[in-house]
Amino acid sequence: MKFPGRRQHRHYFPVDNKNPLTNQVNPSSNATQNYIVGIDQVLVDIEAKVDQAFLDEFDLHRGMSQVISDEVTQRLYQRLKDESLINYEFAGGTIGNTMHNYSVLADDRSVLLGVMSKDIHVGDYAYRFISNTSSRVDLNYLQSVDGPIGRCFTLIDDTGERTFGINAGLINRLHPDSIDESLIAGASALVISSYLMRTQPGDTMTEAAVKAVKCANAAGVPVVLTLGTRFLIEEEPEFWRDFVHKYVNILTMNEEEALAITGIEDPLLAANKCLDWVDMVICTAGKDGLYLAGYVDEVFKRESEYPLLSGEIHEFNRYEYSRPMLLNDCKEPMRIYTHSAPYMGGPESIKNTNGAGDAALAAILHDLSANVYHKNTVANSSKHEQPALTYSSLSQMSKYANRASYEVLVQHSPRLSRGLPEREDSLDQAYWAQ
Ligand SMILES: Nc1ncnc2c1ncn2[C@@H]1O[C@H](COP(=O)(O)OP(=O)(O)OP(=O)(O)O)[C@@H](O)[C@H]1O
Ligand SMILES: Nc1nc2c(ncn2[C@@H]2O[C@H](CO)[C@@H](O)[C@H]2O)c(=O)[nH]1
Repeated sequence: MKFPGRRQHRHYFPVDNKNPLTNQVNPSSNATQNYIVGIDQVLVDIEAKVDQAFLDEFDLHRGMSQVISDEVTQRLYQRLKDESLINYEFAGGTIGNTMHNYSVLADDRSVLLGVMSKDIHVGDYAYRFISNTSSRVDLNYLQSVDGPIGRCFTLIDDTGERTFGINAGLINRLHPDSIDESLIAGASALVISSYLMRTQPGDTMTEAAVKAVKCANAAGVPVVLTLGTRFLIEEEPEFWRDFVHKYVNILTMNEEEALAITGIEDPLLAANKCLDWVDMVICTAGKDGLYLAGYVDEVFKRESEYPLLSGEIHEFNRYEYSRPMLLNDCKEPMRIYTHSAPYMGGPESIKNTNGAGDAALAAILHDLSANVYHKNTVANSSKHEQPALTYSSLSQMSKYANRASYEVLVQHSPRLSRGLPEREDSLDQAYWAQ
């Protein structure tokens, strides 16, 4: 995928060319670096293949992310060890994965906020988290705590469904004082998940997250919320609808979470409903690919050259070539939608779907930050006559997001180990041109 930012060797425009008079790289290019910030519960994933009887034995509900006690954790871990069921132990956390994947795709800085153990020993979980995270993810703002980070037992059954058991450690002790307001205010986006609201008495994570969100809202920094797991939303759909309406600009979810928050089964209609509350919606739908929905001002709409599709909304992709905007920036807002099937129809064999949604979000964040980068660097470009949220059209982004998800499906870990291949940098490649 090819657009401005650090990732490209060849740019659309020569922002890093030397000034012929001074023989120096344009100094403003250093001053305009941008970053995104994510808040997460710092977790290491412990992945194992198990069957339903195993889940029943530990009273784990299939497909759910649930918090487990220290006692259950100990028994569970011992069983996995005794039977050599563990495939890998690797850094995880839904936003941790997203920040890592963003930094890999964009080859650029993201900042992760959360906690980290004060004492770290080679080989322990804290060590593993740090060593499995891209060096482009800035961990300097993590708050140190006197105790362990969390563990996420990622239990995969024969159908590929994953069930999470969370041993929380001190992951929810991020304190509001550890939220640096100027860091948030200077970001291109703030990314959070609904998991941050699943806390115990004495935890401060929710307060810290809400402080960051309010700060981002006040500074005009887009707030991106990923819904995490449907069960959390089903418990309090009204609370989540209010929260999303009040604070969130970009909502990310899969079709199950979309059903939980809207009560609507069809992902396109559910995404449309969410536009009543937010500016842009990303709804992944497993083997059915991905839907994006947003707003554009009538004067900036662009008609698709692809065949028009009709689902529950007639010819819904008609304006999918438009770049999405904040509703408030539209004089005459109109709703735009797109759908993309999985890249290459999906891989022949899926190793693991864990984190496929996180990767899709990382790709869209890359596009969003590329827009900020371009605006900072070439402010008077005609491209920015439209105050758009992203660099690319809805249609283009959905393809990029699916492409990034594909990469996660063909590997075990939810974290990308490298950027997408150079040869795909051309937008003329068959897939992108379809
Ligand atoms: N069975 C599949 N076949 C082909 N592509 C798939 C399949 N499952 C997922 N994908 C791809 O991955 C993307 C995201 O998948 P999915 O909807 O499962 O995300 P998710 O449930 O949010 O995942 P997670 O919460 O683990 O990050 C889809 O948009 C699609 O491109
Ligand atoms: N932050 C956070 N991440 C989770 C939770 N449950 C599962 N995940 C992560 O979700 C990722 C896949 O989307 C995995 O890598 C898990 O680590 C949770 O309760 N909180």
